Amino acid sequence: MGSGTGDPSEMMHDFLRQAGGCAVVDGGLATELEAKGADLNDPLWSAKCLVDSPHLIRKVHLDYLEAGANIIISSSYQATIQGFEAKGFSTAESEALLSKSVNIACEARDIFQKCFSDEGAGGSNSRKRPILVAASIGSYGAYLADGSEYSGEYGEEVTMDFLKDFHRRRLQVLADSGADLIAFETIPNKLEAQVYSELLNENNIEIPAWFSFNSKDGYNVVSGDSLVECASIADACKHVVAIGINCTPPRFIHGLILSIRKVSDKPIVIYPNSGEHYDADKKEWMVSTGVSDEDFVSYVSTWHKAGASLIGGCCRTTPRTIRAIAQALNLAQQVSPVASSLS
Ligand SMILES: C[S+](C)CC[C@H](N)C(=O)O
Ligand SMILES: N[C@@H](CCS)C(=O)O
Ligand SMILES: [Zn+2]
Repeated sequence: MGSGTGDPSEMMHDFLRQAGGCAVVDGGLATELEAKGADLNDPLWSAKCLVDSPHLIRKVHLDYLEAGANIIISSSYQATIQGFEAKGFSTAESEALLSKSVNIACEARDIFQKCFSDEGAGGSNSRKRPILVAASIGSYGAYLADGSEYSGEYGEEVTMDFLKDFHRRRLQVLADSGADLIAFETIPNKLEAQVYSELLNENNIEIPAWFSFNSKDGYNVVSGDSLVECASIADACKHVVAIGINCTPPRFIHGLILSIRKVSDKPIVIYPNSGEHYDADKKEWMVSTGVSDEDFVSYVSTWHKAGASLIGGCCRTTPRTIRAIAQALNLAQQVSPVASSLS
């Protein structure tokens, strides 16, 4: 799917139409890399695998495609030029590692389309399943590697200009990498949403983007800033083709979708985590504090009816979760062929 110079929102509407009204986003990447044996206890977190085990990243993308995903998100969530330079890479090498994250995802899509496109959870639909590669941009808090993307508290010295300088070149490299869209993920505060919006405008980024926030109370984003205000910033940015929530417990999602709908008609993207608790000090998930795959999937039709048209999972969700979501959406689409959020 090319970027083109047309109206960015057209691209997303066309894609959703081709997908049958609703699309499946992939599941947790970092946590699935860990499940496959990767040690992510490192400031680069999942981006460490770009350096030492790219084959694992490709395998996780392929597993999500086989499970029925229409959108796979690259391994650049915690890949930053600053983070790579701190490990001794040159600027050019760091930029190449960013592009590599998108190349691996594109490669996985090519392999899948050549070898497996008749299979997968989508049944006969999977033969013509449209697949997008989204280049992930995690927040400044993700780069800090201390769980700050779950607090959004950066301190007063972290100003708008500071954050713009932090993200500018990374955004440009990922926008030029061959990805279909940019996924700004786990956005913890209003300031960073404003920064992304201004960077998209100032740098005339040609591929579309989505803004996805996270919440720990079901009303506000994690910093305490109003979700409605954050979603309004995304709504006002012409480059943004979908607005949503990720890495947030499933029980909060329904109310958050309704809040976004109050201020935007753009497609809504939802990819909650498993609901388990993350201990940022120990860098560990508290297992068994979340919901089962079955419970997660029981929410899917409610989210779809409330207006979400892109649905997947974030941390600690797995290909099993995504397969079940694909099946649930397939059923929902048989009942209602055109998603209610497509206007
Ligand atoms: C979404 S949280 C689990 C991300 C983890 C964090 N950025 C880290 O580096 O450990
Ligand atoms: N796309 C990232 C988001 C982390 S919150 C991942 O799945 O690892
Ligand atoms: Zn997550």
